Amino acid sequence: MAELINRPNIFKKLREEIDSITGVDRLVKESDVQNLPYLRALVKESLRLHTAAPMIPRECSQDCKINGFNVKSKTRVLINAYAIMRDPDMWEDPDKFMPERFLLGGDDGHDFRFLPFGGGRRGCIGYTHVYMIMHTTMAALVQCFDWKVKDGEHVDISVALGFTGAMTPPLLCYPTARFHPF
Ligand code: HEM
Repeated sequence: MAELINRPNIFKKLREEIDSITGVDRLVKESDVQNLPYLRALVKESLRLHTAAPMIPRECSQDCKINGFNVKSKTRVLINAYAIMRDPDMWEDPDKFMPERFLLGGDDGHDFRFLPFGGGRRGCIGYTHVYMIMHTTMAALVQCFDWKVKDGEHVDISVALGFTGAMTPPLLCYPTARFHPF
């Protein structure tokens, strides 16, 4: 929501996509999501830049070599998913919020550069549920309300210290109803 409040053009584009599918007299629903590619791309871009789990822990099951370093069996390692998802060698304009980058498909996690849910055998088992909730919630918030922040037009999106990737100042924003589906 913070990215959308800061970027009225992207907000408008998403709302236009939703309106084009739902029309003006019904609430967006889960079965619409398959016809909302920009919404799906936007949710992925949010998860890339604002991952809830920036560090993923692992324990080496055997001696191995990582980037030339010898790592002993049973060593605990932290995978910096935050850094991988902002790595300029892997992403064009990595710090830019650009949902379009996901419109071409791919990035289903198998290439290990898009890691909001980790990956491999211990990857998050809840991710399809998360996508379902995020798609429908985000779509409804954009379809039904205009959003404003209290002081000025811009939200500070800097990440706080800690293991959850939360925003430094929590987001405080105000909705104005634009559409009453009930
Ligand atoms: C935005 C929400 C969520 C995020 C960002 C998230 C992220 C993650 C991450 C990064 C991991 C570690 C993956 C790895 O080690 O490679 C994980 C593991 C896990 N997640 Fe989620 N998760 C979310 C929601 C959920 C939900 C809703 C469920 C259950 C319904 C769930 C169930 C699990 C379980 C069981 C594991 C451990 C898997 C294992 O160790 O084999 N998660 N999640």
